[in-house]
Amino acid sequence: MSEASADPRITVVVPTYNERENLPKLVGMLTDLQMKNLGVLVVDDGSPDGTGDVADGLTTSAAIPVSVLHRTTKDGLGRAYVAGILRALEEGADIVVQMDADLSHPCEAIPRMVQRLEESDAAVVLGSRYVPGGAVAEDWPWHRKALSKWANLYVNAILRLKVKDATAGFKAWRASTLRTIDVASVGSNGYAFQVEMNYRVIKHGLRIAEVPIRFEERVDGTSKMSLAVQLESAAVPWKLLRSGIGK
Ligand SMILES: Nc1nc2c(ncn2[C@@H]2O[C@H](COP(=O)(O)OP(=O)(O)O[C@H]3O[C@H](CO)[C@@H](O)[C@H](O)[C@@H]3O)[C@@H](O)[C@H]2O)c(=O)[nH]1
Repeated sequence: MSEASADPRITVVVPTYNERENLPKLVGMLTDLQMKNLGVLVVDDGSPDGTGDVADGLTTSAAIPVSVLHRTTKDGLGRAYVAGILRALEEGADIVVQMDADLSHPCEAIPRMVQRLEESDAAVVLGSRYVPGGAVAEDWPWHRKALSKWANLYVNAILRLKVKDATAGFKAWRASTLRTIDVASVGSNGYAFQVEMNYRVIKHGLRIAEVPIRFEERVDGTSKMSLAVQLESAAVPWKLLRSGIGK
């Protein structure tokens, strides 16, 4: 089935590490969308809190198709996404949505994101906090707000992506885009993964669109943001400039 078809096959790829409270709620919200041909692929890195078992339970209890890719150790958000996206492509997805499990990303934006993908020439659609109409929850910690703003300025200054939310983790992809940018060879692991994916799109002469979303602070569980992740994010834009991607 091609992505131009009436009912594209949509796979929502959700990386999880210690998200046992959040995952069932997320799957419930995705179910409530009542979108045709929408399924969920959970990529769990052996979460010590048993998220993998919760995900397995959802494969039989949920009202929408749920499958699980179990990996043995915590290997970073980027590695989890690459593995999940490749699996989704192998299984015939026309559109791949990537989103966090922690309910930060509003499920109700997915129909708008998919519609934009279908009705425009955009190669990928970002759920964006920084376009008009977008927002960040008031209770998102001030240091995260500052870091996010700074990261956007930094990344755009170096890579000239010309997107308002360069580190966004909520995206709807055409399967064809993911093949064109060769997702299997994406090396960045932490949040820099988001930046490298955007950079590949731009360097292949493709277009990124943004639709406004409100980003919520998670209620359960904790962020996996670490100093190592931040250092990688600082280094990656310079590495990408030297990489020759898209040439
Ligand atoms: N499988 C797996 N999942 C992981 C790992 N690290 C994080 N995750 C999962 O990836 C999602 C995002 O991780 P968080 O740690 O909650 O991210 P965040 O700090 O809220 O950051 C979010 O916003 C950033 C921009 O502000 C984004 O850049 C980032 O990708 C993410 O969307 C969650 O579902 C989390 O369980 C890992 O090593 N392995």
